[in-house]
Parts: sequence; C-alpha cells; structure tokens
Amino acid sequence: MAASVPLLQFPTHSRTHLSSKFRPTSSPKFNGKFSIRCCSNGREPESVVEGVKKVEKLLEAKRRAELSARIASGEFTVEQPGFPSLLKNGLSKLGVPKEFLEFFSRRVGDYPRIQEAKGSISAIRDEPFFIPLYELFLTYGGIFRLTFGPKSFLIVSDPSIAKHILKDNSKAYSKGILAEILDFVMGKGLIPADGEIWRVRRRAIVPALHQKYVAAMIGLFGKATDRLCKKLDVAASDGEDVEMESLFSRLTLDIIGKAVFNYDFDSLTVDTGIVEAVYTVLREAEDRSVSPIPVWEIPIWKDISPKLKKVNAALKLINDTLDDLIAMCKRMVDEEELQFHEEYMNEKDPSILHFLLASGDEVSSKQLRDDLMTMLIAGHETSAAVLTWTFYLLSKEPSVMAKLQDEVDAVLGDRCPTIEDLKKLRYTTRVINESLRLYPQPPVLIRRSIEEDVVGGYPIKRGEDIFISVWNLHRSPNHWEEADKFNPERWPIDGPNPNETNQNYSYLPFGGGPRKCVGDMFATFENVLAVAMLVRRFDFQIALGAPPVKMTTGATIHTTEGLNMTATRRTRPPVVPKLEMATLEVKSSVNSSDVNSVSSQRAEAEASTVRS
Ligand code: HEM
Repeated sequence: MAASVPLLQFPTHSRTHLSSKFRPTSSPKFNGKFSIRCCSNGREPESVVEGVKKVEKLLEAKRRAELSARIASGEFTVEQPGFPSLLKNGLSKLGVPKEFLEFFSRRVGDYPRIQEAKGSISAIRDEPFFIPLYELFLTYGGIFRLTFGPKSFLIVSDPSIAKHILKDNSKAYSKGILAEILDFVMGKGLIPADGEIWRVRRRAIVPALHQKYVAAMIGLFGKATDRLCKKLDVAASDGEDVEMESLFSRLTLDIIGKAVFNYDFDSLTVDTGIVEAVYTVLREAEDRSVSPIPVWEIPIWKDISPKLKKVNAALKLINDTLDDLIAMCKRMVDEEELQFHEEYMNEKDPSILHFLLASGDEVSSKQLRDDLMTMLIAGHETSAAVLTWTFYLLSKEPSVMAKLQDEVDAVLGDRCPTIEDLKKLRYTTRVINESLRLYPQPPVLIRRSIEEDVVGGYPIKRGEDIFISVWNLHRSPNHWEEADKFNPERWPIDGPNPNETNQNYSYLPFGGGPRKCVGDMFATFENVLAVAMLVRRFDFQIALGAPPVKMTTGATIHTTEGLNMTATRRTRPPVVPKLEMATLEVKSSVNSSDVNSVSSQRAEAEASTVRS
C-alpha cells in the first residue's frame, strides 16, 4: 500500500482542468481591447504596476499575520525541548566549554530532540502546502517535525542539513513516498529509482546529454518557440488575450518529445489523442500526490473507476507509442554504420533514445520506457512552470522587462538565436536564475532515511520521511536580502552562474549531489531562448479583468486559473547592435564559463555517483 502523504493532502484550489486552458482566452472579459495599452514602447505605466504591487504586498502581509497568529494561538502546539536541553543552551550561551556540556548531556541522558509542530489541516486548508511550511520555518527554524495524526515529517529548511542529506550522506536516503506515488507512471525510471538500478541507469543516461547534443537542441528550441510566436501573432491580430501557462505547457511538451524520443507531439498546433493521454497521466500523477486515500490501490475500485480506466487507457496508448518509437529507432540504429564515441549524435535523430540504443545500452524495454517517460515528465512540467512564473514576474517589474528587452535587441537583432547568442544573454539568464529562486520547481524535494543518521546535530531513525523545502531555502531571510523581491540584479552579471555549490546549498534550483538534475543545461538554454524570442517580438501584460494569479501545487507550482495575458506586437526602435555587441563580446567568456561551470558541476555529481 502506498504511504499516503498527509502534508500534501491539503485540498488545493480548484484547478481548471488543463485542457480547458489550452486555448486563447477569447471571452469579452479577456478581450485585448480592454487591456491596458500603454506608452510608446507598449510597457505598462509604472504607477499602475507600483499600485498593484503595494496592494499585493498588503494582502500578503495580512495573510502572513493571520497565519502567524494561528500558529501563536496554539492551533499548532509546539513540543519544547526538555529542561536539560534548555539548561545546556543557557550554559552554552554563558561560554561553558563544549566538552563539559557533552559530558553533562550524557550524565542526564539528554539527547537533543527536534522541535515538533503538531498540525491541524483545517488551519491551513486554503494554501498550497509549502506556504504554511514557510510560516512554520520562521517559527521553528531550519529543522522541525510536523505531525499529522499518526504520520510525521521532518521539514528541512537549513542549507547545511540539505547539503548533508542531498550530497554528503546521500547514500542514507531514498526517494521514499515519491517513488510510491510515481510508480504507476515512471516505474523504476531515473527520478524514483534508488540503489543499484538508479546507479546503472544514471551512468547510461547522463552521457546522452553531452554538450554537442545540447547545442544541437538549440535549433529545436528555436523552431518550437517560433511556432508559439506565430500563435501569439494571430492572437495579437485578433485582439485576443492568451492563456500563457497552457501554451508554455504545450511548447515544452513539443520540445521534450523531440529531444527525448524524436516524436513531434505538435501540441501547439493540434490536439491529438496522444497529447490528451500525456495530460491525463500527468494530471493523475499530480492528483495522487494530493489525495487523502490511495484509492487507486483499492482492488475493486481499481477496475471499475471510470477515471482510473481512463488513466490506464492513456498509459497503454503512451506505452504502445513508446514501444513503436523504440522499435523504429532500433531499425534506424541497425541500418546505421555506427561509430559510437563520447559525443556521438545521429544528425537525423539526435534524441536521447537514439544515443542510448546506439551506445549498446543493455536494458529491458520496460526499463527503457520508464526512463523515457521519466524524462518526458521531468523535462516538461518543470520548464513550463519556470516560463509561466518568469512571465508573471516580468509583468510585475516593467523595469526588468525593459532591461531584458534591451539586452535581447542588442544581442539577437532579428536572428534566430545561436548557442553563442545564448551565452551572451547574461541578463536574460539572471532573470531565469531569479525566477527559479522565487518559484523553485519542484518547491519541495522528498527523501526517506534508509538508515539511522544525525542531521543538524539530531539523531534520526530509519524510515523518516523528509521534505527539503527549496521554497524556504530560496526565500530564507537568513540568506537573502529582500527575499521576496524579484531582483535579477542580485546575481552579479559577470559572476558565475549561481548553483548549489557556489551558493552553499542556499540555492538549489536543480537539486544537488549525485541526484542533481541531468537536464540543467538543456533546461537553462531552453528557457533563456524562449524568453528571449518572446520578449523580442511582444510586450506582455496581465490581461485586464483576468483573475488574480494564485498558486496551487502538484509536482510543480501551477496557477489556479491560468496566466491570462495580452501579447502586443512590439514596435521597436531600430536595432543598433554595434556598441552593445562590443561590450558583450568581451565579456562573453564569462558566460561560456557559466556553461562550463554547469558541466563541471555535473562532472562533480557524476564523480560522486561513481564513488557512492
Ligand atoms: C527548468 C527545468 C528543470 C528543473 C527546474 C528541474 C529540476 C530538477 C530537480 C530539482 C531535480 C532533483 C530532484 C531531487 O533531488 O529529488 C531534478 C532531477 C531530474 N531531472 Fe530535472 N529539472 C528541469 C529540467 C529537466 C529536463 C529538461 C530533464 C531531461 C531532459 C530533466 C531530467 C531530470 C532527471 C532524469 C532527474 C532525476 C535525476 C536523478 O535522480 O538521478 N530535468 N530536476
């Protein structure tokens, strides 16, 4: 029986089914005619944006104050550390030597105990689950236990503890609940797999995402984003607003399908059965992560539930399609005059699947399907969410948008972006870095201890379920100035690409340690390119009369009702690239080293994979 996940069971905001979001919002309410059209450059007047920001800040402060008051009033009861601990802490503050304190602890039998917060689900029902975790973190600190009835979780928001679990002692932890929830769709794919299966598959898959492959993907990103631009062009001509979250979901599905197994979903253009099947399965995975009872495991229900029948049919369609693609690719590889080497890539089909088959990867077709499916999901929802929240953040900060557009105009001109261009788009990259800080995807990393360990000085048993809150780490007032502010300037433009190592685990957009994301470089280029191509052609504002953009959560952070925007074709001043290009040219090596630093990060993670 899969463990239920009480913490993830908070009823989320009712979510519009994705498919209903897959069309431009053409209702009169969202008609472009009523959107704020602004000054000559098409950007929203700053006073309006500032006013909206002030109101949002006030609402946020009110919401926080209410939740803090609930915590203080005892809806969450805290178990304080025992008297000996309090005495020990007091003595420590008075400067009593550590050796004496340890001797004292042993004599009185006092072991440090993790602070405990007892939760009442009703107190926090209307929030995405990581929001109350943030309030609790501010009250109880970098590690605390959250107990719901018989179930308890350790919530980690301290960078050094996160580093210990993800990197230094990663062998002592598995994917726990996550593996149970995802089993139906990913089986033993790379994300849920543990132990020897994970080690073997990681060694097979990582080489497939070599630098030449990622560089070859740039053209694919460009083509797919161009299709999206064309769609926006039509909407702009028709004066229709667009729901960007669903469009980004389609963009990244089209990209990842081609990149992983050379399949063109073409979901930006058509709604085929396979696209619907992918969304049925994705939605089911998210529903399972927020469901109070694992109904999908009840024997009879499993066979009669229309919803589960639909999910099973969708899974069958996807699996059959994958089997066909694998068979087709095998035939291609058989007919090829193969000269396999480290940076091998088939020009006609540069997909990861082709690399794996050409490498002679000895793997069962079930395992191969699990891995492909895992990468499809891992690389699709995450990037779509990053783009959605980046555009949301940009709509709130016209000055950032202006600076971004200036950089893009200067670097790209009217060209389709090349890899060299992407390396020069340093401010655009910082915008993505900052968006990933404020909206990490996923907001929480899940682990389970598989042996006893000591974390942050506290002994823990085997079988502890642990949530590392990346959301808390990324917004911790201990580490960030004005933590809630969208400020790409906080990352020095000439500095290295921020990552978990150079930020000491206060920032982990792609995780860390041996299980770090294998698609970090791929995703960074994909997002930078999409943002650059879109803001070059269009100005974006939140559509007038659109519902407020609120968060809800599944595996990644979604909006509750979509991101309804007005895309307006830009009327740009002529591009005068010369001066700007000269400066950027000089500094471009910094950005190349950013890319290299991503690869060397990966090399470090791989080395520890081999060691572990
Ligand atoms: C912006 C986009 C992306 C973000 C934010 C992201 C984030 C992450 C994070 C945080 C993890 C670590 C999970 C953990 O430790 O529990 C991860 C793992 C993973 N990601 Fe990504 N990812 C992105 C794109 C991609 C892409 C494009 C691919 C595939 C091409 C991919 C494939 C994977 C895989 C296979 C793993 C599991 C690695 C392992 O356990 O060994 N991701 N990702």
